[in-house]
Amino acid sequence: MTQTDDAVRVRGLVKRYPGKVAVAGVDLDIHRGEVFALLGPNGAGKTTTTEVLEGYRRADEGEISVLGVDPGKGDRVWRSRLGIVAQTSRDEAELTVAELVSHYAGYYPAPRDADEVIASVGLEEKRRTRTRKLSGGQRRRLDVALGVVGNPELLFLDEPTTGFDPEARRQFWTLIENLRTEGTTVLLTTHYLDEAEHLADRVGVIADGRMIEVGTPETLGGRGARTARVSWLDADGAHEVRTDRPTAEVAALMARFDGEVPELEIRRPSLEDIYLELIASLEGAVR
Ligand SMILES: Nc1ncnc2c1ncn2[C@@H]1O[C@H](COP(=O)(O)OP(=O)(O)OP(=O)(O)O)[C@@H](O)[C@H]1O
Repeated sequence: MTQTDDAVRVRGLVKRYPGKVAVAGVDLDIHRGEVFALLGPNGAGKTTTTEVLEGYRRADEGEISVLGVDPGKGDRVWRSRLGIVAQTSRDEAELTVAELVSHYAGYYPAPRDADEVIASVGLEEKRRTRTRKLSGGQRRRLDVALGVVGNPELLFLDEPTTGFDPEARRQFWTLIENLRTEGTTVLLTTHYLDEAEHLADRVGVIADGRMIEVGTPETLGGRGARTARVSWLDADGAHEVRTDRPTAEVAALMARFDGEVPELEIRRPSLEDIYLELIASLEGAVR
């Protein structure tokens, strides 16, 4: 395989389960230092792809390099360079949060400070709590702490914020932004489009085991070129126009209303709008 600077390089990944092709020839490059979000409907093949990259499942076909190594042949040193937050939690119910994070730190050659990691996921007050007594969202925060305590070069996050309250999600975003600033590469799967939009340098949409499109959150599905919608209210009711020149439209409205325009809004399609359109167009094509 050719050497690349990319943290992940995948060509033609195929993974079959009995009676099911879960991943049907995926190509994927993740550059060093970027946050890449994998999006797609339930059952699209995101977790399977991630698990192959982690060395947890074997590919049936394809060329795969993760930090320069074929995951099927990764050794302990290679694994210590990865951080993994899987979809399901591990179960060490009798240890406290602090004990478990310190215990995990011990597996890695250059771990982060356990207390700092606990603080970064907002679990300081639960340091002495046994993990079986944590709420679902707190347990998920602990999973994230266990994934980052080893100071990984490449971090896999499979639906990391499921069950988080809004404040915890923001705190998690800050944690990921800080990791990114430090140069950590991140592969994130999520169903929260706002999360992908906020965190990801690039997103990939996977459906039915195939990579449908890869782009930045700003340009996916031609998003950058989409027209804006300007809406307002007057005595006749609500109005909306689609335009490529929303500033001119607003200027005209200001002149017409002689100042403040009632209920003025300018909207462009969100990443979620674009994503749903992409998925719907695929479903239309299958029918
Ligand atoms: N161990 C398994 N044995 C058989 N089929 C499996 C297994 N794991 C996953 N599959 C099937 O492979 C397909 C891809 O599953 P995968 O978990 O990779 O999807 P996903 O995109 O991560 O979905 P979700 O968003 O629901 O987590 C699905 O159709 C699923 O039913």
